[in-house]
Amino acid sequence: MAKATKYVSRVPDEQGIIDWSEEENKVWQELIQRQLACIKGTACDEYLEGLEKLKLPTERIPQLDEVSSVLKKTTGWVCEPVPALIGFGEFFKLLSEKKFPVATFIRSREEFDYLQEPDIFHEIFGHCPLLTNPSFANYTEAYGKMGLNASKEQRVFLARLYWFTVEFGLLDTSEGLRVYGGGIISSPSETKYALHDQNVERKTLTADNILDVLRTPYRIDIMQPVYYMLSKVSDLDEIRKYEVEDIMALVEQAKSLGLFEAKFPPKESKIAS
Ligand SMILES: C[C@H](O)[C@H](O)[C@H]1CNc2nc(N)[nH]c(=O)c2N1
Ligand SMILES: N[C@@H](Cc1ccccc1)C(=O)O
Ligand SMILES: [Fe+2]
Repeated sequence: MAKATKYVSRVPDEQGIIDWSEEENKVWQELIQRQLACIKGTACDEYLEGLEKLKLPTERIPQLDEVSSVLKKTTGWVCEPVPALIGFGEFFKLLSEKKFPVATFIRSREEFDYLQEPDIFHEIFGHCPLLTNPSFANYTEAYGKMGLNASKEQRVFLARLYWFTVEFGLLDTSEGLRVYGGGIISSPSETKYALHDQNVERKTLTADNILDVLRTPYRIDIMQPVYYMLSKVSDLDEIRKYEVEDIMALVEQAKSLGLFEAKFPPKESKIAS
């Protein structure tokens, strides 16, 4: 079931169609035009290749089936409409079945540059291009299977692995820093910040330091103070090759070693202090 969200998600009709309003289509149009203008030299080549294949409409929100038909043909994935952020159980199950959760609402103008929860622009523009890439798609599916039988506590650790790759991953390429994390690509402000901010910590991720990722705390409601960098998207193959029990052994190790110190202020409590 969906977590509390202030957005009202749209329910697809029996043909899977969502009748978006003119204003919602306009927000998509402005978001995609803004991001298309700044992804050259920021999004990685693997993302740009996937974006090409998707041929996303620029003047309206695409219907999920339009995106699913391209994903189905390339890596066998489909988009699965969900109301908003979903629980871990449903999340891992969907990924393990090559169904990508797509929240069926779009951000308001007030949150145009950055919003604290995944909307349809984030899911489709941010993630779907790379779901046409076999390494990224296989890694995401294996990730889903990894979490299927994990305990709630283990899933909190696994969430960090997803967070610092699929959501907020960077590439340290020979042409310079590039983005592959969907959470960066869908946010006009975080795209700039992740690549150019001087105070951001950018750490190298290899198959040998997954333990570090599992110990790195994060908040979902702020731009990230720490990012992890691969050198290319197919580096994900090295991480995918881990057996579930090996990843779980790393989770246990991370648990006993404890988390790294957080690089962000504690979330101010909702109750006035
Ligand atoms: C690990 C991941 O970031 C997080 O736990 C899950 C939870 N639920 C989600 N729900 C939706 N709709 N989309 C997501 O990306 C996620 N991410
Ligand atoms: N911050 C992202 C959306 C997002 C929220 C939370 C998790 C992942 C992505 C954006 O503005 O596009
Ligand atoms: Fe996401």
